[in-house]
Amino acid sequence: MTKAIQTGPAPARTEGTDNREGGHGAAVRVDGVGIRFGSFHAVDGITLDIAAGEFLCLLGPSGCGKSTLLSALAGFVRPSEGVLTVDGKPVTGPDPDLGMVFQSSEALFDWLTVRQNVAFGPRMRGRSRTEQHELADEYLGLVGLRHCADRFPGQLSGGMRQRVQIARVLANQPRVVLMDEPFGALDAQTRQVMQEEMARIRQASGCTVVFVTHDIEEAILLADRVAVMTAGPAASVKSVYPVDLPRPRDEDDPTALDLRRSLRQDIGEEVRKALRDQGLDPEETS
Ligand SMILES: Nc1ncnc2c1ncn2[C@@H]1O[C@H](COP(=O)(O)OP(=O)(O)OP(=O)(O)O)[C@@H](O)[C@H]1O
Repeated sequence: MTKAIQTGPAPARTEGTDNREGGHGAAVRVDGVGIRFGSFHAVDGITLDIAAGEFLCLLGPSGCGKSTLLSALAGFVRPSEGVLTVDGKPVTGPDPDLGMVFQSSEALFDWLTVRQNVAFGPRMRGRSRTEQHELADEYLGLVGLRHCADRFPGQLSGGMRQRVQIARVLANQPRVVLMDEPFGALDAQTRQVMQEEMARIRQASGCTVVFVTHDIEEAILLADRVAVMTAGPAASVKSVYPVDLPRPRDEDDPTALDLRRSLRQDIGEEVRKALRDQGLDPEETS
């Protein structure tokens, strides 16, 4: 079985696994982070080092605190304990260096064209009209949607809208992209295409990516490392697995099969624990 490694510094990236072209990402450190909502202790003692340009997937049972941790990284939620840093600088609130992609593409502005949506961040940051236009075209090109620049979001499919959302975040040229189940609402075929596209987009942008998913296959396809969280409350990081597979990834590679088994077992244990904590005996209910 694939062995989990500790949550400390990411291992040095070898030539075989580092496919970045951009080299634009920042290192992220999560150091002893705990988050409480009133008396409810959502996550506790989370420590993770994410290397510049790394793609880290967060997996865990439903409700364990994946989105909460991501929101803290984005500066939307302040940790009750511990500290989060990006290239050594504490995260104290939302920052253009930190881009967030949500599951729902409702985050787009329906009254603006696709190009205006993507140019929105550069416009807010005072970039000239020409720069706004160039950046929008560059990132729409990256997600394969330059031909849709003059349409409105309502005229696009769900997968296309999600690509626009990714382009809009990347047009801010963030150093860290935080993605909260970005393909969770898509149908299976579109989801597969988007996962393949994501691997390419990430390679071209060079950003550090922290990607929340429920989907073990998605994590194996995309991640450099996969962190598994325990069931909440007071969830922490249970284990971290390196994904030592060349890209593009082959889901039938024996290493992938082995990793899938280890992840299923780890997450299965946590889901059963969560069910027991809710008074549901998984042995009885199965
Ligand atoms: N603003 C809040 N106030 C109170 N409790 C909250 C708040 N946000 C999240 N929680 C609680 O914190 C826990 C973690 O929630 P979170 O959404 O982070 O889990 P998750 O792992 O992302 O879940 P899922 O996989 O189902 O999306 C849950 O018990 C949730 O009810």
